[in-house]
Amino acid sequence: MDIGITLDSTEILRKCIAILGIRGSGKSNTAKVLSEELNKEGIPLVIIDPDGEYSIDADVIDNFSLDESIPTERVLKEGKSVILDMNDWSEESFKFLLRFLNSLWLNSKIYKRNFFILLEEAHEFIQQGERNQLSDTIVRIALRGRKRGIGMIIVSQRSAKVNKDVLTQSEIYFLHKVVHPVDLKVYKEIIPWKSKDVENEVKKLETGEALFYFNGEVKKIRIRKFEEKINGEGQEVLI
Ligand SMILES: Nc1ncnc2c1ncn2[C@@H]1O[C@H](COP(=O)(O)OP(=O)(O)OP(=O)(O)O)[C@@H](O)[C@H]1O
Repeated sequence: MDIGITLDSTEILRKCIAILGIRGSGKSNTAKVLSEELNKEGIPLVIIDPDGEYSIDADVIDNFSLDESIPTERVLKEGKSVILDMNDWSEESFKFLLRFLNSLWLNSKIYKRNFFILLEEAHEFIQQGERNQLSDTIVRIALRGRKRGIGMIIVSQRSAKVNKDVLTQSEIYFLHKVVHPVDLKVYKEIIPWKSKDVENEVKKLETGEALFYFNGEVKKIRIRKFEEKINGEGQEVLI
């Protein structure tokens, strides 16, 4: 797949991928390009989208009284991507998310289809030092999903606030620009470079650029720009 650099999708399946950076550094663009390419290769995604901003080809859930077995089957049986539009951050949307993730977890054992769960604003769901039923479920899937075909893509502007276990277990990182010392500290723990070099390189990153860390190698890359589709083209709302 081509995201600005060439990636072999078979190498990233079932892995945990972290996309980090400040507001406007290009994280969502990276996540969208990656999702679009995975989708094209027939690898479905479950996108948890707090801002309703993903315009990739997928079924959309915005009705939280929906039976969770419907989107579960769409993903695991039919290989279709699903976007959960958390737009209003309502209690119902969180309850639905928990039911849906549990259903995906249980059924992934049966279907064993490779798919990804993409978590935008991950620090809101799996905050370091805070636990609840939903965060426990997400952390379990991130840490133990591999055997069931599940990969996780976590996107966050608050690197230091994301659950450390998940972050350190990630195997692939897209590290966009950060400026705050606590976030830089996280980058320094991830990248096997001298602290000063990390700081200098990260400072220079422009929108859309990232340090890509995979298989022990760090590369500065530029991700291509995602072409937004107009008005829900290719999307169908699940009822
Ligand atoms: N690789 C890129 N090439 C060209 N433009 C880009 C690229 N990445 C991002 N941009 C542009 O920069 C702006 C910010 O990008 P994006 O929304 O992805 O940032 P972000 O880090 O996710 O910010 P936020 O946290 O506010 O969502 C957008 O207008 C986007 O189109």
